[in-house]
Amino acid sequence: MSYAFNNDREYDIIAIGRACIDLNANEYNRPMEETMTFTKYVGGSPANITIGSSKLGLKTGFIGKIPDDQHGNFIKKYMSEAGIDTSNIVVDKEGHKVGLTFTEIKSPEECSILMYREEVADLYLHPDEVSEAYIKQAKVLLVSGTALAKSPSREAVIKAVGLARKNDVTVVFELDYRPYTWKSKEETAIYYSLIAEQSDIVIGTRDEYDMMENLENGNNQETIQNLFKHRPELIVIKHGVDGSYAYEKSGAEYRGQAYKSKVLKTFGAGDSYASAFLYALLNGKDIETALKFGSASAAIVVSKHSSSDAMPSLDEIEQLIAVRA
Ligand SMILES: Nc1ncnc2c1ncn2[C@@H]1O[C@H](COP(=O)(O)OP(=O)(O)OP(=O)(O)O)[C@@H](O)[C@H]1O
Ligand SMILES: O=C(O)C[C@@H](O)[C@H](O)C(=O)CO
Repeated sequence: MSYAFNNDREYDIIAIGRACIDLNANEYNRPMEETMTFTKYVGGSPANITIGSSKLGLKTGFIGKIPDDQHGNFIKKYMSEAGIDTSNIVVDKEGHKVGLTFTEIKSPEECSILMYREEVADLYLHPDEVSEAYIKQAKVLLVSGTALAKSPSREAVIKAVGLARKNDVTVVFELDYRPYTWKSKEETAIYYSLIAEQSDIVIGTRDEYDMMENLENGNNQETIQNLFKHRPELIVIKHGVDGSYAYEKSGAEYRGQAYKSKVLKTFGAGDSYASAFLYALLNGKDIETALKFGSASAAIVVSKHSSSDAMPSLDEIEQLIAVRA
């Protein structure tokens, strides 16, 4: 089955959350301590997803806060050149800095990220910087879980979700758990549940749903049983290389296989997956096809150096699906 959106809207997706900087190790198969050079990219999960969707041809916008410095200028320019509307990206005037993510590629299977997230501008987005006039122009409001980690960004997101609901904008919640800034697992579970229960579509890894449920080794059937008591109509649960599952409230279930790829690093998989999955849904494709789009896009990005610049074109995704069918 395909998913219905409010089609009389200017933007396909407006995302809210962080636009930051990734510094990706140039030297492969080395620990961070021995990594001497890095390449700079725009990063931050919701920014990456928006860049990916825009590259696939969706009309996108972004709500967020960037620092008033060269890094902020770089992010805004890159996103604008990627075709994203940046009119609702606010420039911080209180001296907050950009979020930095250093990546470590010890081996294709053993990658990690090191994030500097203290006093970052994105977490200082204020509720009064979130505009109803903007949100109501979207088919989809894409919410990143990390933006709930701290006030005032937390309240800005809660306001945005309320405005989306009021204006019949589909709310997509990407759990996007990062263990930085959150004070406790309890706190994460409270805010994740609050937003997940009000969202139409929820996307996350099995581990991220465990964070939401504040348990270990949770299972998909219990997760969907609980969430379907609330607003969600579609729940996507990702299991890394073991693929992903989509569940509809009607009871339908679908499995998406991961495509084998020449893996350079594993990060970026989730963001590329979300951008292509949403592209497919917004273009009226059925859920099985959307899962293939997500998996194909992820397989391409894990074979490349960045998480944003490496987002694939529609042709690349369709070719990979055709070859592996
Ligand atoms: N090594 C891999 N090779 C090919 N495809 C992969 C690989 N890892 C993940 N994928 C694809 O990407 C999807 C999302 O991966 P995963 O569950 O690791 O997301 P994530 O943890 O959100 O990613 P990220 O590391 O970017 O935060 C999977 O469902 C799968 O289709
Ligand atoms: O999400 C982040 O803030 C960092 C990303 O940009 C990074 O590339 C990554 O981890 C993607 O999964």
